Amino acid sequence: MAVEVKICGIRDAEGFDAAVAAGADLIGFVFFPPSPRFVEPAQARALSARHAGGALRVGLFVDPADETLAATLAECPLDILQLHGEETPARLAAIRARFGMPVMKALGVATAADLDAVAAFAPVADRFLFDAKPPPGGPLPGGNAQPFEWRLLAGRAIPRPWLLAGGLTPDNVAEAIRCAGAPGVDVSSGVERARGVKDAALIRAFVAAAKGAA
Ligand SMILES: O=C(O)c1ccccc1N[C@@H]1O[C@H](COP(=O)(O)O)[C@@H](O)[C@H]1O
Repeated sequence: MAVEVKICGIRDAEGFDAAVAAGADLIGFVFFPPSPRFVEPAQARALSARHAGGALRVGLFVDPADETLAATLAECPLDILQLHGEETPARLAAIRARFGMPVMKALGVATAADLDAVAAFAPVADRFLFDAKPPPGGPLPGGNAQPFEWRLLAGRAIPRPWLLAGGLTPDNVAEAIRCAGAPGVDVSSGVERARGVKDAALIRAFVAAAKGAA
């Protein structure tokens, strides 16, 4: 089956059009104000309208309040909520119940023990995303261009669709997919020419490398 590809942190038409044209399956909008990739919900809605149905729209949040989710969704329709903070399984269950939407839980991975959390989240998560743990004291809980040991995921039975993330680039994504046995990948920094600025050529190269990985 073809590898799913998510391009995260899209903020402008160049990046959005390049991701859709390249065949990205999911487009990520970062609704976390401290991120250099933060996008206003109205701008995300305007971008999505460029290619209706072209890719699934993922909204990235970090420990969001219900009011933030409600206000964002009122402004910008989304297909999946990505939760990239310290949300608990109970919080995921509450968000799913209130908003009736699929939820993708991001888990930080440094050692095999970090994957134990999958069991607790599986009943309430529709998807998983595995990212490197953020550097201590860093400003962002993700999007840090930081890889982790991909082989920790090799041969693991993850009971939901999942994406591998963290420091992926057009040059390493095929190897990462093979090492982890990943059914999907997610990238932000690796397709940027400057922090927060997506590069169409890098997006095309990343999607081609990921889709071509065997
Ligand atoms: O991208 C961000 O700014 C971000 C902010 C807060 C939480 C998560 C964020 N990004 C996610 O992290 C992965 C990995 O990023 P990278 O490729 O290593 O830069 C990214 O794909 C987003 O899902």
